[in-house]
Amino acid sequence: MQEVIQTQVSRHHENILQVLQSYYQLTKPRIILLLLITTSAGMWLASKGEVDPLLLLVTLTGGALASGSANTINCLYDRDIDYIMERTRWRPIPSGRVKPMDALIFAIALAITSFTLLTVFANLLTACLALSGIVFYVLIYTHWLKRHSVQNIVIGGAAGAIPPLVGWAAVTGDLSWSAWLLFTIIFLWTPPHFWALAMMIRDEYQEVGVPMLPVIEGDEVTAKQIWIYSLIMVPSTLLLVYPLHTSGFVYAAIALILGGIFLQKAWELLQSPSERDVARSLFKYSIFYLMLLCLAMVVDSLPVTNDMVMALSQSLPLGLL
Ligand code: HEM
Ligand SMILES: CC(C)=CCC/C(C)=C/CC/C(C)=C/COP(=O)(O)OP(=O)(O)O
Repeated sequence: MQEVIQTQVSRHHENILQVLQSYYQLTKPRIILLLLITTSAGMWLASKGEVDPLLLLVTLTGGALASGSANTINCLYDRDIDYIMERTRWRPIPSGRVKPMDALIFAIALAITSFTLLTVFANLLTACLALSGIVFYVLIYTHWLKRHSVQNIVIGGAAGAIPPLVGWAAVTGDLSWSAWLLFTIIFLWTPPHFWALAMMIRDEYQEVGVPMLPVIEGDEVTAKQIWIYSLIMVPSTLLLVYPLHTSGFVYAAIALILGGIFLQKAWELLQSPSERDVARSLFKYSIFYLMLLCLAMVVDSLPVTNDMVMALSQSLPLGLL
């Protein structure tokens, strides 16, 4: 008897765990992680390397809840095509693990919690920016553009560029040129990031009628567009150093190296647009790139880095640094 009860209790726990896992998957957690890294970069730059830990915690939590809400509504809206595509068939809604209505309630709850948290513990601008991220991603990208325009992710990508603005606004209560530059960098990064992936899975998008660039214009045009965006993005990352003077030597060196590798991969793709492996390599690198670029911004902004660069420059005869 006791054994039967124990088995039932452990099954019950397993079920709860599976339900929680399904809701967690709806939020697309791995994408949220990178969005939060860009938010953190905004916060560190805005506070010149001295972030209030409590504000960091609140802002990242609010940002994660907002992104989770946006991603959940995207999963809900796209459940028809997600069911057809191999890559997305096992997501919680198409596979029947979460009911559409429950997902909607979950997304609304996340959005309300995020807005409240950010308004109370950060400021209204921060809360409104996060909310505008959800609205833009859901209405402009998912509803309006994704299935209707070949420029879907260029314009829609603006939603993904909002998180650093959220971070900046949480610290200063307003937005500066540097904040808008962070927005621009991610805006320019998105087409190479996404089109490289879309080149790998073009057939799946074609099957469900989503007009991604490689489907409509083919690999050569897409590789050329990726090259152009990369060529504008990499130099734009250096504007943080000059003329904005928000970041310094350490960031400049890292941004140059990382940017050089980005351009090399985009160039390789331009040379062999139909090579899936080259596209895959650029896609994977794009994620690594943005992560490290943001990390470089954070490290560069720390007072200890500043002290080290100063000490080093004084010990060099020409004062090169
Ligand atoms: C409109 C803009 C964007 C589009 C259309 C897009 C599209 C995608 C797609 C389709 C995937 C594959 C996901 C999967 O296999 O389930 C992906 C992966 C990823 N994206 Fe994006 N993305 C966009 C912007 C962003 C932004 C702004 C970020 C973060 C700053 C980001 C971070 C990531 C990460 C980290 C992954 C890898 C996730 C994993 O490991 O499963 N993306 N993206
Ligand atoms: C401030 C704030 C809340 C911003 C929200 C920004 C946000 C959630 C960006 C996500 C970008 C993304 C993963 C797009 C993929 O969508 P897709 O539908 O093309 O991907 P799929 O085919 O994998 O579903």
